Amino acid sequence: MDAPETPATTAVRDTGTPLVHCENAARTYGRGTGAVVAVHGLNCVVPPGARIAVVGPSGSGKSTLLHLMAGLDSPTAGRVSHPGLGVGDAERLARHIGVVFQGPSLLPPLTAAENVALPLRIDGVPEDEADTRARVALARLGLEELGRRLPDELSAGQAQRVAVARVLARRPRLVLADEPTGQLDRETGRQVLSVLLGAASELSAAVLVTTHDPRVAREVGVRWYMADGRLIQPESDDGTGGPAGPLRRSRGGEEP
Ligand SMILES: Nc1ncnc2c1ncn2[C@@H]1O[C@H](COP(=O)(O)OP(=O)(O)OP(=O)(O)O)[C@@H](O)[C@H]1O
Repeated sequence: MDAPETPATTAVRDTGTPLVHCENAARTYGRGTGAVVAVHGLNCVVPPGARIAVVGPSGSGKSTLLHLMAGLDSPTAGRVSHPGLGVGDAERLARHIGVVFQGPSLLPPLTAAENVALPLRIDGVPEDEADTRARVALARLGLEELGRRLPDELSAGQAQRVAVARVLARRPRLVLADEPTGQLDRETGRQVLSVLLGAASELSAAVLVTTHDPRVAREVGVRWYMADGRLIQPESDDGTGGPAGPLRRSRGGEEP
């Protein structure tokens, strides 16, 4: 039996400690004959600085896994913990984990800069500092000229980059992106992914992206595969993977 963990009091000292640790984590929706097992007992870790693509067809459980990792949902069996973040409550967890969704979900009456600054203001960051951090985040995403525009004055790709800036302005240690390019054409999606990866790298933030697009997955880095709620990982020999699921796949293997 492992020693009990005390995430609420664990300082972020050991940079090798996983940001996310899934131990036999499962999620079943519904009950009885209508129950759907979206994710079967998964074991995996996300180390600091990792760049992981979770690839799989529609309905394979990618979003469910991402929501469990983000703390937006709870496993119905097993455990998901965040030992490397040193936090024990959802509010503080949200400051360390940024989530990018498929659509940008910007608030229509606020400018791009105000959208980016808003979560900082809610976090209690003083207005001047929040505005400066929003400007820096927008510049990091190549949007310095567009801060005063309203969301409906932005293209889909620009709006998604604002959504990425909004996440990165909080300086998360982990960015979880759920099909972040799913609503964009290929070239725009490639640009958004590229600036997301570049900006996260500048902040030394780990990135985990779900996608059904093998091209997006190759761009991200290490590939994990999901099928029918089960995770198929490469052998863990470089510190970017973790204990593998029931099936193993050699490194560098091509998509199924
Ligand atoms: N709220 C829910 N209630 C019932 N079943 C759900 C719910 N959310 C997801 N599911 C089911 O769980 C399974 C996994 O869904 P999930 O959205 O995690 O897959 P996905 O790989 O992200 O799919 P997509 O690529 O289409 O977003 C699917 O069978 C789905 O129908």
